[in-house]
This record gives sequence, C-alpha cells and structure tokens, in this order.
Amino acid sequence: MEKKLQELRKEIDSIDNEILKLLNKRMEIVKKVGELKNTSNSPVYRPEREKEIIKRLSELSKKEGGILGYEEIEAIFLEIFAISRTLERKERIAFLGPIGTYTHQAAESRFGANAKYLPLLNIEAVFKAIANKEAKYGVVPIENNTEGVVGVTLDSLKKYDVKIVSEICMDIHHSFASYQDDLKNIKRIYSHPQGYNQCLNFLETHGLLDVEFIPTESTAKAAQMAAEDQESGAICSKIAAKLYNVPLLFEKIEDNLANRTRFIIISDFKTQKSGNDKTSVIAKTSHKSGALFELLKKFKEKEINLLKIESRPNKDDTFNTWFYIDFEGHIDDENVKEIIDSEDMLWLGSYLRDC
Ligand SMILES: O=C(O)C(=O)C[C@]1(C(=O)O)C=C[C@@H](O)C=C1
Repeated sequence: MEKKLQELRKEIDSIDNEILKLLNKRMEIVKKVGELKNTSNSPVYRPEREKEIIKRLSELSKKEGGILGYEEIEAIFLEIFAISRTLERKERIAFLGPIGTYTHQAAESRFGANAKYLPLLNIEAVFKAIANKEAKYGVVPIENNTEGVVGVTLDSLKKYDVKIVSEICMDIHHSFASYQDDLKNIKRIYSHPQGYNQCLNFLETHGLLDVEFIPTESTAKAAQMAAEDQESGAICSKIAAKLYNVPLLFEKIEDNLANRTRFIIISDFKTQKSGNDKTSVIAKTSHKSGALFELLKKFKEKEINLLKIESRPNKDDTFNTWFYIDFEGHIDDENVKEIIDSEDMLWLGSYLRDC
C-alpha cells in the first residue's frame, strides 16, 4: 500500500506543478487586465463575468464527464478570482464585524481569505465607509428567511450614496457556546436579537427561556462577551465560538434548519448586465387612494416581475412610509429604465440574481 500511495502522490505532485504553472500564467494575464482597468479606473470586481466563467467551466466539465460539479468548480474558482482581484488592485472590504460574524463568513466566501478586511461594529458604519471611500466594498445582511428584513440596511440604502453590486445567500447555523457544562448555572445569554429569536425552541427545551437575555450588536460580539463572562452562554456561529475560545455545547440549534440570510455587497459603481439580474429601488408614492396600486400597475404594464416589496416608516412625525422594491431585470433593460425614469424612484443597483 505504501508503494502505491507514493506512486499516486508522485502523480499528484506533477499535476500540481502543471496547475501552478497555469495559475501563474493566468495571473500574469490578470495583472494586465488590472493595468488596463487602472488606466480607466474601472471596477475590478465583475461578478457577472465570474458567474459566466463558472457556468462555462461546469458545462465543460459535465460534457467531458469530469468528476467536478458546479459547486466544487465554484468553490475553487471563487478563490482564484479573489486572488486575481487582489493582484489587480488591493481593495478594502468593510463588513459588519467583529470578525467571526456570519457577515464575515459571507464576505470571505466572495473575497477570499487573502483580502484586506475592515470589520466595523454596526451596519451604518459599513455604509459610511463606502460613502467616504474608506473601503471599496461593504458586506451587510439585508434579510433573513425567518426574521424578515434588516431595517437598518434598508434605511441606510436610502440615506447613503452607495450602489448594490451583488448579493450572497448563505445558510445560517447557530451554536450554543458556554464554559458551563451544566446549563442550570447559566445566568446570562448573549446574542444578536435575530439569532436569539431563531432559537426559541432550543431555549425552551433546555430551560433557558427565563435566563436574562443580553442583546449584542452581532453574534460574534456575543461570543466575545461570553468569553469574558464565565456564567454566561452565547448563541453564535461556530467560527466565532472557536475564535474566542468558548466551548461549543450544541450545534445547529435554530428552530428552522432552513435558515438563510441574504447579504448584499455595496460599492460605488454600476454592474454590467448578465441576463439574469435583479434591480432594487426605493419608491415613494403620494398619499392618496390607489397610489400604490397605480405604481404596481406600471410594473404589470411593463411586464416586470416583482420579487419583493417592503414598506419602511419615514421616521418623521407622520405615519407615512416609503417602499423598498426588488424586481427582475437590469437598469440597461428598456422597460426597467423607463419605469425608473418615470416614477419617483431612487435606483439602488442592478446586479446578478443569486438568491
Ligand atoms: O475579466 C475581468 O474583468 C477580470 O478582472 C478577471 C477576473 C478573473 O480572474 O477571471 C477577475 C476579477 C473579476 O471579478 C472577473 C474576472
């Protein structure tokens, strides 16, 4: 067996040499693309091009009977693209921190382990960092399939001059971490309110519903607090518990195992059309009967498929609202452009549909 293993490893080594040669060759070309982009200051990150490459390679692999499927090819190539991007231009990525949040995990899934990250302590700070050009990209959560939308994100999209350039959908699994083996000794539970509310069944069955709940800005912050408070527990991500060295007692404790969060990547540019795009806008309607109906009718007339509509309060002394709307299509599509130009709408971005 040892001899056979050595032979196989030798084969792997020579293939790795070829891969390395080809990767270096690829990166030389990528650097030239970067130089070209830098002369016109055009965006490095082109999600639609990345998607096109992954799709093409998956089809090729399938056609040739390759062992790798779409997901494996995507995982490998997203890392390659992440390195390409840092070679083209070293750009900072701000995200809702601290490190170890699900948002950090989402950011890493797109920008790789090698990128320059800027963890910020609240969602609005991420928007400010993009608007002030302290970072090129920002990653923030926008909605969860059990808890609904993240209000601060919608409000910040209205307040700051940024554009949505991409979206990421990620499965969220919570863990319970604590130094206490006996749950009866737990006096406080730290978590982000959304995380806490997603684990109510677990808390009830383990007699933890009556324990004092201390809300934190993020689930990673909860792990950090639990690390400093031996009589507490945290509902957090697995990586956060590891990062702050709090023993993991239970995993996948959420009520709904199909717990998914949609994140957006914000920046300062318009993305190219991919053919499978989503557009987000903020719409205001006048305060008269049928105004929302009239707006929705326009979408029907232009044959635009709505994906989401959320109302948000004006936050003044009235109960007036505005609407956050997602729909199919790209601002470069005639019908999309027409509706945005003809209505009281703020365009938030058109981007590859990934959720
Ligand atoms: O094609 C480009 O525009 C590139 O910059 C190259 C490349 C790649 O590595 O293939 C890198 C970054 C972009 O997000 C898309 C693709």
